[in-house]
Amino acid sequence: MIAEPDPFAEFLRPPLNETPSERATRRIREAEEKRISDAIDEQIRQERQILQKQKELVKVLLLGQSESGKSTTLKNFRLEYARDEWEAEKASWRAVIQLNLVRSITSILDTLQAEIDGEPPSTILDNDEPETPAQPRGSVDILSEFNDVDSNTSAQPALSLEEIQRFQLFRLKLAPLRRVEMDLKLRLGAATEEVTSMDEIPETQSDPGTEIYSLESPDSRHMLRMRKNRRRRIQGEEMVVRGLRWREFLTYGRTRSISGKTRASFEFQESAEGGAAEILSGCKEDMKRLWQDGDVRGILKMRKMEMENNAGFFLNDIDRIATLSYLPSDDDVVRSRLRTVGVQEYRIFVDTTNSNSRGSTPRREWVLYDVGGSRTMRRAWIPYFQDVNAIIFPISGFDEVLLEDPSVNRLNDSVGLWKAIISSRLLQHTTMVCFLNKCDILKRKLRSGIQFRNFVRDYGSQPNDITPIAKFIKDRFRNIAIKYSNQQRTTYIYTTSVTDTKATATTLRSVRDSIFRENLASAQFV
Ligand SMILES: Nc1nc2c(ncn2[C@@H]2O[C@H](COP(=O)(O)OP(=O)(O)OP(=O)(O)O)[C@@H](O)[C@H]2O)c(=O)[nH]1
Ligand SMILES: [Mg+2]
Repeated sequence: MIAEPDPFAEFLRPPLNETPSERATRRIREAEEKRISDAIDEQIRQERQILQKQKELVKVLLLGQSESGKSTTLKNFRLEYARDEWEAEKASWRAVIQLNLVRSITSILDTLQAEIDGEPPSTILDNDEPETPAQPRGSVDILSEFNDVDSNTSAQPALSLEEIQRFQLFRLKLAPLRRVEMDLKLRLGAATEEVTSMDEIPETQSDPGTEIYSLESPDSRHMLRMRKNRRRRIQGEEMVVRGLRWREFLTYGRTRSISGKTRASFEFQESAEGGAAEILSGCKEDMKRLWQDGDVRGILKMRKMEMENNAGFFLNDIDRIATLSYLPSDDDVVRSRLRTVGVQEYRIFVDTTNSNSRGSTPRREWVLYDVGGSRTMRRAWIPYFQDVNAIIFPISGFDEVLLEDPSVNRLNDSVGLWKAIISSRLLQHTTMVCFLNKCDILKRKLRSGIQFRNFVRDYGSQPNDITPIAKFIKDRFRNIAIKYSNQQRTTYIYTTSVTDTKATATTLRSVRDSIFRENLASAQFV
């Protein structure tokens, strides 16, 4: 039986009287049409793939005030989930650690000079002073819980002639470290300078919490302006980062792919780093003598210079660091301090579950944004709120003030920020994780006799121990989350010391599981 011709095929059939030249033209036209059609198909396929990938990408923002531990948390993530990159970059942290050590030494020398000159200690926090009822300027004491500290001065015993001579000799012998400090700062750029109250650009009279809150206006023109400004601002900040060449330097350390003038400049700076190592090794014994000197310790104590609690504390590691062959350990990199300027993006691949016995686990790409936490940088955060799956928010320092505004207690500032972030409509579906961080320092301070109740009015007569204090702070942050969330959500709050990488690895696994659980359950991931 002869099959009926398909009407559609009939319709497409070339005319029977087609000439050879018409056939040739038709075939060229058909080939071109097919090429265009294939290109469109490929474009659609690629767009689908990108969309799929974006859906699968887990976006995590690290937010919080400066020095709360955001970058240190990020380092823990990279240590766990981007080991190769971490190893490749590790040696590049040597300059940062050298600078951290040198700065501790020069700040001790400056303190000694202040003592010799008879300058009164600038701020002394009295452990047992009654609380001050005054509301600190510019703070966000939404629940009126956290007080600022009182300050006063105490009489200083006069230095003996022998002490003055000994301290002057330290200054003389360790003078070459000033040059090292200058060279390393030049090399690493703006991130090596902490923002102080002198650098703060007054933006608004509002507090940091309402600043973020008000930027989240429902006015779409405002949002559009924000997005436009975002590009400008971020580009500007990236230029700062590029200006300081920190991340480029890490890349250079890894790939050596930078060419021309920049390469020459890095090579010059690498030799400067070698110079720093030589000077440090030459000053090693004097640095150790200075740090071990009982009178020096006495003056530091009297002036409440708690070196051990400071960021980038390496004074107990002089023997190891002040050598020509020094290479940083994982622990050194985690403990080092380099301020984040602008917003930095890192990509890692995270196992969706703990490794099984065969070691093969499916992985998901995460993008982590690490932001600068000082007050002038907080406006740059908002554009990153869009589509973010989780926020990790470290807090620290109940008895300390902001470097950029010494009238604001750090815990008070964190409360304001937390409230603003929790209330954000853009973040209403975001998984919230809060780290009560630097618990090691908190424990040390409580052991040294600092009274929590002197800083936190509501704490009353409860014991001055880590367990009830941690519970108290966690409850406060959890209650704020319940009170200010736009819809019901679970908030994850952990006590952490993120410089302890082993304990933090366990916490991060739990955080990972919560983020996967919450976001896999949401429509976005199914
Ligand atoms: N002892 C102790 N030190 C910590 C802890 N977490 C962070 N640090 C140290 O505190 C310093 C500041 O931490 P960062 O992670 O740089 O702070 P940040 O939040 O990124 O600060 P910005 O970049 O200025 O916003 C670093 O030297 C860290 O090593 C902790 O749990 N315990
Ligand atoms: Mg940082």
